[in-house]
Amino acid sequence: MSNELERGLEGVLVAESDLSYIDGSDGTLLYRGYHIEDLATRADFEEVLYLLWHDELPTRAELETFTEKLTADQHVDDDVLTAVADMAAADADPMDALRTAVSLLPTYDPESDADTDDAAVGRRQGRRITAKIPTILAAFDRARRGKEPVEPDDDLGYAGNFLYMLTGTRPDDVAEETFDMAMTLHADHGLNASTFASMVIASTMADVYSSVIGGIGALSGPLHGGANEDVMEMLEEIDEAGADPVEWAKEARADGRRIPGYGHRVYQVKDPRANILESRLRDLSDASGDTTWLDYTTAIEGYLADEGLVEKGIAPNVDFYSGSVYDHLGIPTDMYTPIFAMARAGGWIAHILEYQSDNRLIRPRARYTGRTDADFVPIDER
Ligand SMILES: CC(=O)SCCNC(=O)CCNC(=O)[C@H](O)C(C)(C)COP(=O)(O)OP(=O)(O)OC[C@H]1O[C@@H](n2cnc3c(N)ncnc32)[C@H](O)[C@@H]1OP(=O)(O)O
Ligand SMILES: O=C([O-])CC(=O)C(=O)O
Repeated sequence: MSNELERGLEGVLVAESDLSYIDGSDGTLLYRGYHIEDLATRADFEEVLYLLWHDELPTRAELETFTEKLTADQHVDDDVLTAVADMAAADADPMDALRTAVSLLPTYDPESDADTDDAAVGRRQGRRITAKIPTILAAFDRARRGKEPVEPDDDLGYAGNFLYMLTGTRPDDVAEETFDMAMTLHADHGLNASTFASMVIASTMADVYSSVIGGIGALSGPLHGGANEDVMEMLEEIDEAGADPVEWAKEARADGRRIPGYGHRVYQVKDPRANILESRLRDLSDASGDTTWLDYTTAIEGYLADEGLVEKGIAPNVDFYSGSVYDHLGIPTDMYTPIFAMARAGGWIAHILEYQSDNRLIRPRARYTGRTDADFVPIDER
């Protein structure tokens, strides 16, 4: 047994996985062997979900059956929607509301009593969760704007349906395709903190619901999925103050503050997903004539590169450009992390099922540094 302490489990191998391959030194990301650039631009998110949950990309017939089931599962029980509206009325944080709503789902799951080692049930429950998250999130955002939920439209795909349920209007092709691409880019990323959290829970043979709820909790933190909102808040702060983005970045560095959307445990170069999102942001900015966020982010990126941050392996991650893209689609800032969860649920579920297929309880240990000679003193004598 090794006595080496690896803080943050950096570099520690804890599992084998066929799901995503990352080369952090050259910025390569593959899902089951396919390049992220191909999947993002040439496959729909439903194909990517299928790829993650089965071993291969679907044929057209397989995709049709899969999509029909996913779409049918998008409907959410009225009791859950009522709870979602109550949370919106109480001004709940959207990630809290999502976590709580997913906790309610097993009550209405026809297979909630099934054995947790039945992989077919786990797969169906994973599909139900993934299908219902967009419906829950859209209903939550509408409720806080005093609007009724919009029923999912069976003719729209996963990404298009979310935008439709959020706004009540069918999205145009650019918005639908952009959001679909963003979903694919966020779907999986090896043993990131939220995926690992859900695997730890799954390793006790708890059900898929409990595992996904743990993933949502872990994703919410500012060091992980929460960073996309922090990036947008940074851009808004710069804009509202009429500040120069380079001066802002200079000051942040001088104060020793971390730049949100920068740095990554695995990548030492710019995240390949940030490159794809940057290029989409460029297209959206050109089309709308509003280049504000593009100008700010590229100015900050240029300054930090000149400062040698990238040479130190601290480069833009996926969160640096995603928020600006979502803002162009009219999505409120506090929904960015929840929609990350919506995409990442696909990856959590794939890892949960993969790990449980050859399960061993995850239980590391800590080096004990406490005292060993405490004399017990009765409470009234302390
Ligand atoms: C989807 C995702 O989860 S992607 C990550 C999203 N999170 C963020 O964007 C938040 C900002 N980034 C960070 O806090 C970190 O880069 C993390 C949490 C992502 C990775 O952290 P770790 O791998 O543990 O790196 P660690 O925190 O040890 O930092 C290593 C060094 O890089 C520096 N560093 C890391 N990130 C940043 C940053 N965003 N800005 C400035 N410096 C940074 C640290 O200060 C540290 O420097 P030091 O060695 O001189 O003290
Ligand atoms: O992999 C990580 O550590 C963070 C993550 O989830 C991602 O980059 O998508």
